Amino acid sequence: MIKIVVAGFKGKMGLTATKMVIENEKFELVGVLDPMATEANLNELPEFVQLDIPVFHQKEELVKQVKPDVWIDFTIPKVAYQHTLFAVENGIRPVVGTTGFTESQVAGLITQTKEQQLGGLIAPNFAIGAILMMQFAAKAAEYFPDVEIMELHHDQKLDAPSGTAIKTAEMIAEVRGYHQQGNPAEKELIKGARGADFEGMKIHSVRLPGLVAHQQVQFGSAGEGLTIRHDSYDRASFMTGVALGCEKVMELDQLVYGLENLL
Ligand SMILES: NC(=O)c1ccc[n+]([C@@H]2O[C@H](COP(=O)([O-])OP(=O)(O)OC[C@H]3O[C@@H](n4cnc5c(N)ncnc54)[C@H](O)[C@@H]3O)[C@@H](O)[C@H]2O)c1
Ligand SMILES: O=C(O)C1=N[C@H](C(=O)O)CCC1
Repeated sequence: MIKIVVAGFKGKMGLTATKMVIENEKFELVGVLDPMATEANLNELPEFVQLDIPVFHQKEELVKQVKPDVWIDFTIPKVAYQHTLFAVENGIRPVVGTTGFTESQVAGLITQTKEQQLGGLIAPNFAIGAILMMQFAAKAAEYFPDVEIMELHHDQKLDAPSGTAIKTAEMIAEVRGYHQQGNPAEKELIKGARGADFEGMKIHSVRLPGLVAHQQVQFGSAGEGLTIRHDSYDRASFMTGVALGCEKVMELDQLVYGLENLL
């Protein structure tokens, strides 16, 4: 059995991941972490009365009391890097869905895990359909260099653009490099009207109640257009990927960035 802790278990994704770990016979939930939690044990919550799982409020307290193999992280961008580093330093394989990592943070964690020969995963999106959307978009960019990315999320999201949009833009940029788009003389009459810029491609972030996680990658060329879209209507869409990540990191000897590396 793979021993797992879930950081951010009181959040939308953390709670979904906690239930997935409990229900998966290959996994054993050995603890959960959230400084906002008022409980000392998961069984204080009505849906988990039959369980006996300690709730930790500090990560230092967690590693003193339990020895997990895997650290699932769905917290907030401000703490995710510190958490991942902490997990690695304590020999715990991170499976991180929290977004907001910088390129240099990811690079540093890859170097460190290589030195320790410790598996790990940072995946901006765990939905299999989202991975395909990003891969199809990278393929399309070979023929359609003009592209704009529209990501749409629920209105509680802290970071913009989304981790998925940044990863998509990175994958497209790998194929086509920098490419100036639109009219070089265009002027924004309202600041931000053209969105964020990544290597010449624009990224637009929509935040509305009712949404979960959605992204449209729209290509245009002479007389034709191509739109690739993915929709997560429910957070269950991410759980196949999280479970796969928890199993695969046990075999890896370094951290990888993106679930596509494990498919
Ligand atoms: N990779 C994916 O597939 C995927 C999918 C959905 C969301 N996300 C990302 O996951 C993150 C969480 O999303 P959410 O919708 O669940 O957010 P949320 O706000 O519902 O939950 C975040 C939780 O983190 C907790 N938290 C804050 N500081 C903490 C700390 N120091 N230690 C432990 N827990 C702490 C909060 O109390 C809260 O319960 C975001 O960065 C989001 O972008 C990724
Ligand atoms: O709900 C969120 O927040 C999500 N964030 C990820 C991102 O930033 O790409 C992906 C899915 C949902």
